[in-house]
Formats: sequence, C-alpha cells, structure tokens
Amino acid sequence: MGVLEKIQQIQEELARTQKNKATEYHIGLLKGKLARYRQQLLEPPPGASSSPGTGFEVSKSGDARVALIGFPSVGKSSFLGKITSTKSEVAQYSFTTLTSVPGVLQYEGAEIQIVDLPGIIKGASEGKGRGRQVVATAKTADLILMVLDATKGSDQRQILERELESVGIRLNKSKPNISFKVKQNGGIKFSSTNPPRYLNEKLCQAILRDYRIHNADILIRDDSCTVEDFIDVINENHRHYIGCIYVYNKIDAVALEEVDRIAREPNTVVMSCEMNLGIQDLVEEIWYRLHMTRLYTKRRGVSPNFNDPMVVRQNSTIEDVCNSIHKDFKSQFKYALVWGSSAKHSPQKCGLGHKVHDQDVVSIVTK
Ligand SMILES: Nc1nc2c(ncn2[C@@H]2O[C@H](COP(=O)(O)OP(=O)(O)OP(=O)(O)O)[C@@H](O)[C@H]2O)c(=O)[nH]1
Ligand SMILES: [K+]
Ligand SMILES: [Mg+2]
Repeated sequence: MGVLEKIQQIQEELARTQKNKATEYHIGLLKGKLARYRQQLLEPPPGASSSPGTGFEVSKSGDARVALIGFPSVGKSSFLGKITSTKSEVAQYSFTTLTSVPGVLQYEGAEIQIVDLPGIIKGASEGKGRGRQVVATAKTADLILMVLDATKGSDQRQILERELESVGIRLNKSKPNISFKVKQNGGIKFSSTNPPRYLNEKLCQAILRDYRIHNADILIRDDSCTVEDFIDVINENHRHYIGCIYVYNKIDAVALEEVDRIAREPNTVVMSCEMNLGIQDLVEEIWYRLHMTRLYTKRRGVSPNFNDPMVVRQNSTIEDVCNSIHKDFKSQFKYALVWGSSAKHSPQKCGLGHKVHDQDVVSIVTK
C-alpha cells in the first residue's frame, strides 16, 4: 500500500471513530501515524533536489520576508503594487501570477521583502497547481499574509489553514512547552511540572514506539499540551511557527456591517486595494508583527543619526549587530557601549552576548 492510501485509510478511521475517554488513546496513536506518513510524503525522494522548483525560489533579501498566500484573484498582486514599486500583473482571471514575484517595502528604516505568489487551491499541499512551491516559500517567511476575498464565504480561510497546517506550518502559535530529548539508552522517561490534562505516559510511549524511538526524556511543562503538540515536538525539525495576518480585501464590495464583523476577528485586517482603504494600517500591522529592532549607531564624539536606524531582528545580540555590519567585523570587536532600555546604566559596557532592544543607541569600540 502506498503512503497516500495509508493516509487516506487513517483519515477515514479517524472520521468514523467517536471521540471519548475510551478511544482517546487509539485516536492519539492514529494522529501520530498520520503525521509520520504526511512527513514521508513531503520529503523529496532520495536523490531529488529539495528546492521548490527551478526558477521559483527567490533569494531572501532585506531585513525580513513576508509571503502573500491566498486563493486566485483575491488581490495579492494588487496589494504588492500598492506597497512596493514592483509591478506584478493584475487581472480578472485566476492564476495571473505564475511564479514568485518579490518586491521591497521600505518602512521605518527597514527593507521588508514582500513575496507575491501564485494563487493556491484546495489540495495545494499535495501538489495541486503550483501549491507545493507556494507552501515551500511560505515556510521561509517571517510573516504570512493570508489574503482573503471579503465577498467570499468563511470556508476559504479554513481550507488555506488546513493546507498550511498539513505541511507543518503553525500559524500564530508558539512552540509547545515540552522538552524532548532523544537518548541512546535509558528508556522513555516521562515527567511533568503539573499533571497534563490531555496526555499521559502510556499514550506518549505508544506514539514514540510507532516512530521507532525507544529512549527519550520528555518533560511536559504546560498541563494544557495536547497530543497534537506532542506530535509536533517529535517532528520539530519539520515544524515552522510563523505569525499570520488574515487580510480581507475587496471590502468595497460588501456591506458595512459585514466589514465591521470581519474586522473584529483576531489577527485580522480589512482593506480595499481598489479604493485605497486600510493599506497604511496593514503596513503598520506588518511592521508591528515582525518585531523588528531599530538601533541607532553612534561613533565616538558624534551624535547618532536618528533618521537612519539600523534594523535587526527581535532578540538580536551585539554579535548579530556586528555580523550584519560586516561578516568579519566581529574579529575587530573590543566592547560595545549601549544606551537605552536594554542597558542597566547609560551607557553600559557590553560584550557580544548582550541583547539589544528596539531604539537602543549602540557604539562599537574596535581593537
Ligand atoms: N472590488 C475590488 N476588486 C479588487 C480589489 N483588489 C483587487 N481587485 C480585483 O481583483 C482581480 C484580481 O486581482 P489580482 O491582484 O490579480 O489578484 P491575485 O490574487 O494576484 O490573483 P492571481 O495572481 O491570479 O492568484 C483584479 O481584477 C483586481 O482589479 C479590491 O479591493 N476591490
Ligand atoms: K488574478
Ligand atoms: Mg497575482
């Protein structure tokens, strides 16, 4: 039996199994198997290249990457044209965009790469249309904009969420609070800080056995962890925890009450590319969700230029700052002086490991 048939068989069994205390264990095991087979399906056959397809991959550039994901003709290319100087063809017909088209959004001193992508359809993760390539690009993004058509039903969002979910992308979710270490020997050691409500040792052991893992230390640090969370932790190399903004476009074509209802949903922004509504708010939301850190660099005896920040990722250290100046800069590093909220006193003399905060002033002293 092929992997696809096995997946289908498990899905059918899951659908007909009633959820209750007695079947909990069985369902957990099935979910573990399903994740294992899905992973097999996604892994390219030995010898094949792992790239998402020739001519498709765009190289990462700038300080962060945002991917536009959505069904055909929801207005992804229209949005790219609004916020960058890149022109990606816009038309009424579906599948106008056939490859990835990168543009650059300049904002608050940052260069944010915005990648316009072909529309995806149900079954994308299994290879329908350009789906495989699109979801592979989505995995590399720092933020996903799920572009939706406000005139269409709410199931579009669910279908897309499932497609991304099935390739290991977890939207607006943080890594489960479980420590998991595979060992050479010693068997399975299961412990928890508080008794987990949805997991138990027997179930975790059975799932691990199915993965041929016989020695591991498991510590459940959060009592609300589910079996899905545990399976994600076993497969952590194939999981991507990415922020997502749900963007409803074409609000010019729906009633005001409907717009108001949609706009109140969590992580949601409404806009109209055609009427130029909500575009700037969305740009601000993108900036906010990327959690970029702006630093003002200062040379000795000269005040920093507050109009030209240097932009680094959230939780960056002085070492990251050095690396983004020049790849060999670190070798000349002596110490850094830091003013701002990350500094205990102003200025604080810091080493490479110091974590900087947004709007800090940094002066690097070289040898
Ligand atoms: N009413 C309305 N139409 C819009 C809006 N934004 C885009 N459109 C129209 O929607 C159609 C599709 O726009 P595109 O930008 O090509 O959509 P896309 O998502 O890039 O489409 P594909 O590349 O085919 O997946 C075009 O006819 C646009 O003019 C909007 O805010 N309101
Ligand atoms: K289109
Ligand atoms: Mg397009």
